[in-house]
Amino acid sequence: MSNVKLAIIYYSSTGTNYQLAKWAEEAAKESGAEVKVLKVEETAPQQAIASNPAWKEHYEETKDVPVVTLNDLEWADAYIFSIPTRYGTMPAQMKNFIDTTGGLWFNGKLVNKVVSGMSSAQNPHGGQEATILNLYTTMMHWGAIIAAPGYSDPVTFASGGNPYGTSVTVDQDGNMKEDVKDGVKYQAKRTVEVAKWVNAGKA
Ligand SMILES: Cc1cc2nc3c(=O)[nH]c(=O)nc-3n(C[C@H](O)[C@H](O)[C@H](O)COP(=O)(O)O)c2cc1C
Repeated sequence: MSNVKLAIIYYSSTGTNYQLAKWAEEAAKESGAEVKVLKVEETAPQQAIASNPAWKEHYEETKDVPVVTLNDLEWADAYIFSIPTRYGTMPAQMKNFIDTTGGLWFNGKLVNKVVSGMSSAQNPHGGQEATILNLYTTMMHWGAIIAAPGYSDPVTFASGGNPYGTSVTVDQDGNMKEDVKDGVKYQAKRTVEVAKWVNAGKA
């Protein structure tokens, strides 16, 4: 049977969710998946990006990361999304991409994709859980299969404790306040594992 194909799709202004995506990539590759790390298109005006040095720096550093396309969604068996909170919900950049998936949805192409979400915020209760739940609402409309980490492994307790998906708090300088690398890696491996089961079932 062919390897699980995983698309890790993220949005990040200042690098946190890019780092989460990279850790997920590392773990998924360890699990034998074929992995693409893909960003959603930046839609903010250049003036806004330039007004925040950390945003500008991250924008320049990740210029070569491919922008996700609808073909990537069709290609992958599973998706991991990583997004910062924006007032308790996903950034407009991610929503903008999701709102281009109507054709795939209409043709049943998103059914049974295995999905999982991660998030970050500046406050410990700043909207991480709500952001992931908002994402999962869309995933339910797709008919996707949500592979949340839950408390299926003790690593969740040591990585922020969010059973919906790994999430982290960042300080004013953009540094992560909790060590969530192991939680991210576990979540990615679990997503790949569930996708393997689904692929085997389909076969
Ligand atoms: C428009 C906007 C709204 C935000 N809303 C919240 C919020 O409601 N709660 C919170 O804790 N952080 C909030 N933040 C902080 C971001 O979530 C934080 O900068 C982000 O998680 C860092 O991730 P990144 O480095 O991947 O961009 C907001 C940031 C922006 C720019």
